Amino acid sequence: MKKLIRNGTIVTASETYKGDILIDNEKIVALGKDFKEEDVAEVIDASGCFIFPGGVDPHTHLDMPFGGTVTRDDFDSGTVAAAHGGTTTVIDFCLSEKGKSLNNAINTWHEKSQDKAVIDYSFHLMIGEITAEVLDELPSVIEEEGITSFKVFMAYKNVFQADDATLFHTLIKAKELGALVMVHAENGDVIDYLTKEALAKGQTEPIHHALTRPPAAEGEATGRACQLTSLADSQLYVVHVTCEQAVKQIDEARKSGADIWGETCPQYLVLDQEVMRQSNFEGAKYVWSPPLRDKEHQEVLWNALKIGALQTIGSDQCSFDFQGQKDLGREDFTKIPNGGPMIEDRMSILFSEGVAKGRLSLNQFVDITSTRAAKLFGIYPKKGTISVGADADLVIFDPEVKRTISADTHHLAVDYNAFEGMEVKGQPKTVLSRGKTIINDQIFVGSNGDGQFIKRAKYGEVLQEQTVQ
Ligand SMILES: NC(=O)NCCC(=O)O
Ligand SMILES: [Zn+2]
Ligand SMILES: [Zn+2]
Repeated sequence: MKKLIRNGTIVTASETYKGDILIDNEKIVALGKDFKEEDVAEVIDASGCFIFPGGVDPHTHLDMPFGGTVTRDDFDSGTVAAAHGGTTTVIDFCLSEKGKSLNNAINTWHEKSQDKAVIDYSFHLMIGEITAEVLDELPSVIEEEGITSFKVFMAYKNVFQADDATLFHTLIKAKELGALVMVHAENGDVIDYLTKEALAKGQTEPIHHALTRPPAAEGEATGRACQLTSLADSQLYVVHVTCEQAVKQIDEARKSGADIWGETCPQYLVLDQEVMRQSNFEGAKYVWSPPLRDKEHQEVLWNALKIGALQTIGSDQCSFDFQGQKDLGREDFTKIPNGGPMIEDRMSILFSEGVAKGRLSLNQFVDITSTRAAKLFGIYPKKGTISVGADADLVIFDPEVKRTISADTHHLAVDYNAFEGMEVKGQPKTVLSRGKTIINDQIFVGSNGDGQFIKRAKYGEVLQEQTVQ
């Protein structure tokens, strides 16, 4: 069945132009003008709107057990909310367990996602230890499962934290096999020390989560991960970068020729640590790791996106209800489940605060929210661009609509929104996933199970040309 999107302004990471998009079933089959309407079953009018490639969110935690509970949003509500926000692909973190096979973890994640996801998805695989069994399994993870990125945590001592030997060995194997290593870069041992010290002094409120995870602990771990990457002659992607200290380490390593990439998240661009001091335990809504920073780091992050020192924006979606889940840490901030709900507002915030306020160009917006992640994680040009042969994952975005973000109107299951009350300009109006309309005039019309698992290309098989200015 053919569809035609007419009268929109098509925006990719490299071009902005008026044009029409012809879709046949799941694919874009032509771009241009003057297509005959009688040949198509449906015409969508995009007058006054931008047409972006569907967003690629490279950092989500859906249906993830963590902190003694499980994230409130799963592959159903999480992907529905993502679609409303203009994201048509998510790459979720598949957690492995020490002593259990990697295959077991991957199967668990397939079970969580396959009948629920409304948009396409893939997984990164967590590596917590390197054993003979893990080494045995890694080639098939890449070749058969198409999972070509590994995640190593340098924090969460006694939970997910891996030691430097594990990180180094993972970097070496990744280079050999064609995978990209991702790190959560905070010094978990230092944080453990500072946390125990705070609790011993009776400092139990949410703000102490931030105060015991200082920027220097992120800067140190980021620098260490960069050095180990250079030593292994490997490739690295640093997730959720929050502060000047970490940006500096990534920037310097890149300038010295290292193959290193950095992601930040919307929350670090627009919220600061002060919100964690709110009374009545409200600060717990903002407990995630790394923590929110002082305001001055925000402009550093915006500038890093602008000049290409950071290249992507992930949501780090990892939601826990305020009532009943964040509550677990009322008496002790270390028991507050870490994470927040960001999947739906990732692109709106970047457009409104980035493009509409003149910090980023339209093409940079597309590169940062979609194209770059598609390239780094081996799904480009199927995803991440508007070109003939690409999947028809498209966002018809009205740049003039103004709305106020609220838990009353969001599409997540979680009971609060971290950006509550924030005014944003611009909103996805209609969203297509592989040619099928899943959001129609802001109404969800997709179906659970329509999202497909994507096997990804190896790292290095997709050309990584320079960032967009
Ligand atoms: N970010 C966070 O607090 N929760 C999700 C897990 C992680 O990314 O560290
Ligand atoms: Zn993390
Ligand atoms: Zn995360």
